[in-house]
Amino acid sequence: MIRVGIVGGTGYTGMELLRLLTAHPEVEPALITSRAEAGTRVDSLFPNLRGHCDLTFSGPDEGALAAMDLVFFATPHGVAMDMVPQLLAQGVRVIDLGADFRLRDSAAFAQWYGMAHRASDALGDAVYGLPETTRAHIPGARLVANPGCYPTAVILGYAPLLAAGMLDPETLIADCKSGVSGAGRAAKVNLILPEAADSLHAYGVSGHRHRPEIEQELSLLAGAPLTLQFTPHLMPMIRGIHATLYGRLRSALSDADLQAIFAEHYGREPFVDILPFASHPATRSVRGANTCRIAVHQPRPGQVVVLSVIDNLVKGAAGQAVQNMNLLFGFPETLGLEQIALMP
Ligand SMILES: NC(=O)C1=CN([C@@H]2O[C@H](COP(=O)(O)OP(=O)(O)OC[C@H]3O[C@@H](n4cnc5c(N)ncnc54)[C@H](OP(=O)(O)O)[C@@H]3O)[C@@H](O)[C@H]2O)C=CC1
Ligand SMILES: CC(=O)N[C@@H](CCC(=O)OP(=O)(O)O)C(=O)O
Repeated sequence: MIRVGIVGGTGYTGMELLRLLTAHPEVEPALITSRAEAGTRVDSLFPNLRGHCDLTFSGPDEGALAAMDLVFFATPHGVAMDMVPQLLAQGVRVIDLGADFRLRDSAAFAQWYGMAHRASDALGDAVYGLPETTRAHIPGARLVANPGCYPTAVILGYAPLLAAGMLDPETLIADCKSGVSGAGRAAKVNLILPEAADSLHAYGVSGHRHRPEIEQELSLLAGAPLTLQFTPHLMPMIRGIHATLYGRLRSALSDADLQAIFAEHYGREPFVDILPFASHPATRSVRGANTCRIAVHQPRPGQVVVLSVIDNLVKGAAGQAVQNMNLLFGFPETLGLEQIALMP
């Protein structure tokens, strides 16, 4: 049994993490923080946890966090970097669901996040925690950078063809849609019901902070630097990411061979489901599950379209963090993550 703490327990990813950890047989959620709700019982804010969780929110006290085996940060970027070096020095392992340790280059972090990196020495300790691409490095890590939600859907969709050297790296376009929970629980005018419920818009077309993260990881897979166009959209739904990924093949492949590349690449992966060729996965088929469902299309010879769907709060955040925790502590990778998606 390990004792874990969550910093940022009132946000959407923090509460999803607590829901998953409460049911995990090897974990005791021992500490959950909120500055605004310190002193409030967790189950009075989240009644779904009544009867399952006796915790009360407390302030993010570093001494109390240092007594944990593992601390998750489910906080906005810029928070974890001020506490992580101290925790690591005291032997606590850390999984950051935010973006502080995802970009390996502190100058790139400063450029995309608009703040200097205040713990750049710890960047060398960080392992990018997308198990399907970086699994070998995770068990020995002290600090795991949990990927962003869009990067999870995009990288998993492109990985098989890039790793096989089959895609022209200059032809990649990721057209993505996210539910509004992707923007967090804090009140924002553009997320209230009348603004978000009956509308659809793109954002960040000229540059979104997930683009350098995606490019960093895809370049590693391809073995050479690459760039892509990344266009996110806000969808009038609560959970889910749908990524439509375009690219051109370097050389001809039959539909069957294309499908076989995906099926073989992910054949043993418990959380990636390759659908029959030319399927159309829906976000609701993964809602509440730590699953990425992928379908491949070839509308014209050489033109590939990959469809990749995840739940942004599960495989895109909290579920992936539990998967990383399982790898860090030597638990079976699927432990506590057996949930089947909720439909409708
Ligand atoms: N929503 C999503 O789909 C995804 C989010 N992420 C990332 O995960 C992180 C959390 O996201 P999300 O749950 O949506 O965010 P929310 O805005 O919903 O929640 C943020 C949480 O952090 C706490 N917090 C804020 N500032 C501080 C601070 N300075 N010190 C300590 N705690 C603080 C808040 O509580 P309080 O202010 O009371 O302390 C709150 O509990 C972000 O970095 C986000 O980008 C990653 C993947 C997907
Ligand atoms: C719908 C929406 O607003 N989504 C967020 C991404 C959420 C996320 O994963 O952001 P982090 O990189 O900070 O973890 C956005 O586009 O900024």
